[in-house]
Amino acid sequence: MAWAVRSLRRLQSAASSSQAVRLLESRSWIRNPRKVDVCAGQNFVLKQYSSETFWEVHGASLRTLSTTTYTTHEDASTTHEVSKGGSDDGTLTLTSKSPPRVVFILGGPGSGKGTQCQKIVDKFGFVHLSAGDLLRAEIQSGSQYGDMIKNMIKDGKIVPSEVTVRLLLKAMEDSKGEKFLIDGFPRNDENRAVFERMTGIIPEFILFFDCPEDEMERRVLGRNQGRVDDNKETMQKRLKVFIDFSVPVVKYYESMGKVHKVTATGSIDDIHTTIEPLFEQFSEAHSTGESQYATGKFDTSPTNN
Ligand SMILES: Nc1ncnc2c1ncn2[C@@H]1O[C@H](COP(=O)(O)OP(=O)(O)O)[C@@H](O)[C@H]1O
Ligand SMILES: O=c1ccn([C@@H]2O[C@H](COP(=O)(O)OP(=O)(O)O)[C@@H](O)[C@H]2O)c(=O)[nH]1
Repeated sequence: MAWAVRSLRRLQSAASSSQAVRLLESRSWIRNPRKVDVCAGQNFVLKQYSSETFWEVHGASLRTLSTTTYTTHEDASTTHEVSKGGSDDGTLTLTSKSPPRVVFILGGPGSGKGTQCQKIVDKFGFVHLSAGDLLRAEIQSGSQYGDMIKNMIKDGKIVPSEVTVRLLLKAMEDSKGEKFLIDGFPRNDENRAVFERMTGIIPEFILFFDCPEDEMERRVLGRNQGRVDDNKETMQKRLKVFIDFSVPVVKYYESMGKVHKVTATGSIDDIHTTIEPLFEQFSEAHSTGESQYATGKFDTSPTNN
């Protein structure tokens, strides 16, 4: 934790001298709140390198003076200028929520991802987020992206990453959950990279449902949920997209030793029995506070503005 102490000292000296601090790499989660004493009327600049981080700024009488967004390097960054109002000195506390834990559920169309997620949710209290369901809800909401998403789903194509990741992040925030099953995402390498860049989250592990194509097709064509993509023609396209783009994502995580491959052809209950121990282990590790999280760098330094 040496870096944290160093950062805090810098934050304090910045607060007392140049009246401003800059937060770097703030897309990473911070585990512990930082506190810094402030003098009345002091201004702070809190710089966020992603619009999707979960910063919270607390402090007696803190007022947001302005929020501006601009681009530095490839990242959108947001500056919040806050000032402590009133005449009393006080404490500025920077906190972030504790990082959520994420398990990606991957597998071809009809491999049983949603079915198994439901059983895990019932038993282990995860929040289940199906990327496909979120996209379908976005179409229903009358969003500006509705037609584009609908056409892409009908054609079995992968919706642009920014759209899907924003929906996932919003759902994560809205749910207030702490552990998530993200089902049917990431579907290609860009999905994976954008999610990591926007959240700083590395998944705990990946559950991959391995299912023969003819079985997946049989299940999808028998699913009967009125989906525009559950037909023979779109299914062929989805299978090709799965092999060309999604399987490489599984391989990527395999190279990191994060994939648990499950044969998806048994009965629903048998498959659940196979995967249950993974979530039992996860729950035990979680209760003792262990995590495979990669938290990124967090630093603070004085700024002249
Ligand atoms: N192990 C299984 N054996 C037979 N049918 C299954 C099995 N798992 C799921 N199904 C059925 O197959 C269809 C597709 O399952 P679903 O969970 O929606 O797949 P995915 O989310 O991977 O697209 C559903 O109708 C579901 O009831
Ligand atoms: O991250 C995602 C998830 C889904 N989709 C689109 O939504 C469709 C349906 O996905 P879903 O996961 O609901 O279906 P499944 O593959 O489980 O049958 C996909 O074919 C894609 O067109 C997407 O573009 N990005």
